[in-house]
Amino acid sequence: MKHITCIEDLRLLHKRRVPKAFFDYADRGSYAEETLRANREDLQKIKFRQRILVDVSKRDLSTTILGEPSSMPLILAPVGLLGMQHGDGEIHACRAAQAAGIPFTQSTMSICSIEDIAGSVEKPFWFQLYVMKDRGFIKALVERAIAAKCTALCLTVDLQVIGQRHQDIKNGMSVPPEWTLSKLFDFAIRPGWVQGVLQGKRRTFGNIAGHVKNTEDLTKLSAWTAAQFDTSLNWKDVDWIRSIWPGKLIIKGIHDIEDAKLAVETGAQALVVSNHGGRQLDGAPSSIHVLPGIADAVGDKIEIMFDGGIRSGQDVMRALALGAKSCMLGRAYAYGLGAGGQAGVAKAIDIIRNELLTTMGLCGVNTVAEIDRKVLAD
Ligand SMILES: Cc1cc2nc3c(=O)[nH]c(=O)nc-3n(C[C@H](O)[C@H](O)[C@H](O)COP(=O)(O)O)c2cc1C
Ligand SMILES: CCCCC(=O)C(=O)O
Repeated sequence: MKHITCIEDLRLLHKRRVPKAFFDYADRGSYAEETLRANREDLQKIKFRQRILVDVSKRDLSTTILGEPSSMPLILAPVGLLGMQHGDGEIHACRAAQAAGIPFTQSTMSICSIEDIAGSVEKPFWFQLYVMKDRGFIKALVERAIAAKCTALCLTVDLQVIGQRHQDIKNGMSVPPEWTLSKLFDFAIRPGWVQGVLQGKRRTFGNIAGHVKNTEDLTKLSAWTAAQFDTSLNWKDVDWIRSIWPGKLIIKGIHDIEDAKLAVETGAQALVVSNHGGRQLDGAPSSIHVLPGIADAVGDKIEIMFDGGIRSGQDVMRALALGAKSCMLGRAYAYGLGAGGQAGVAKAIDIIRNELLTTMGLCGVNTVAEIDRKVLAD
């Protein structure tokens, strides 16, 4: 990892090491990928004010996230199928986050189960929930998160209808996977990846498999899961989740000021300004475009988290300047995981940490609390 200097290096290594279908699943977005591109392009348009001769010898990244101390304003976002980027990927990512002193969020769509992770890491983690049609299953899943001592529930609300990812269809990305000669070849030339995944605890959705009868039957599991996304989901369901989850609640997938105000009314502790990394509503504005309006409207009533296109410490600084209290990393750490397991995720976090520290120094800022619109050029 010595010559890896930026997240793009990890991305290229991930692309080399992991079969194309899984790399593309992580890397690509929905439809024409306009929102995926806008997330990156709009961040890059934001320029900093260079300030000089300020004593920046005592820069400090520490902050609080949901009232708990965190070494920096970063969170690992829920990312599905991490265990297909690297064997036991969820455990590797969670360990890297905990070693760095930041929260890890486990996706409902994980390969390792909640219990697999809880039994393999030192500290509590967060759990992300998709509310599926089978409410009995969801209640049981929430109870499992409580039993595993998860410290926050991240309720994702922007996937009741699934945005089509063209590349996943072209790659036959389904459970069970579509087997073609080229796919077999693609796997065969990556024996390290194959061995890692085969040695992992599981090879399908760990949180769901136990619930579906005939768990060995991937076709049934896949059909059940696909049919379970609930288009009828609405704010009453959030109230129901509030009633069965006693801990801290984060609503993820807010992109509109009116929705942000409704999220405040649920009593949730935080919201994530997010368009699901350009994987859902293509044609939506970038997350960074909508962040200032949402932060101005509700930033004093609820903790604002941000994601979408963060690939550097500079990007974190931009989001904090426009009103986020912390940022979730999605692809940035998934690339690290594909590139090199726990060490790769640690590298991704470290790259972003160092970039943020340097950017703060060159903008004449010493603490995270000082970062506001004043660090941006007009
Ligand atoms: C491969 C992949 C899988 C994802 N799976 C989930 C998921 O299971 N649950 C969820 O709430 N968000 C999921 N997301 C969205 C991320 O949590 C996050 O919102 C997004 O990745 C942020 O954009 P970025 O990747 O540009 O940082 C996923 C994102 C990616 C890239
Ligand atoms: C059906 C998709 C579940 C995982 C996810 O949220 C994503 O791939 O973006």
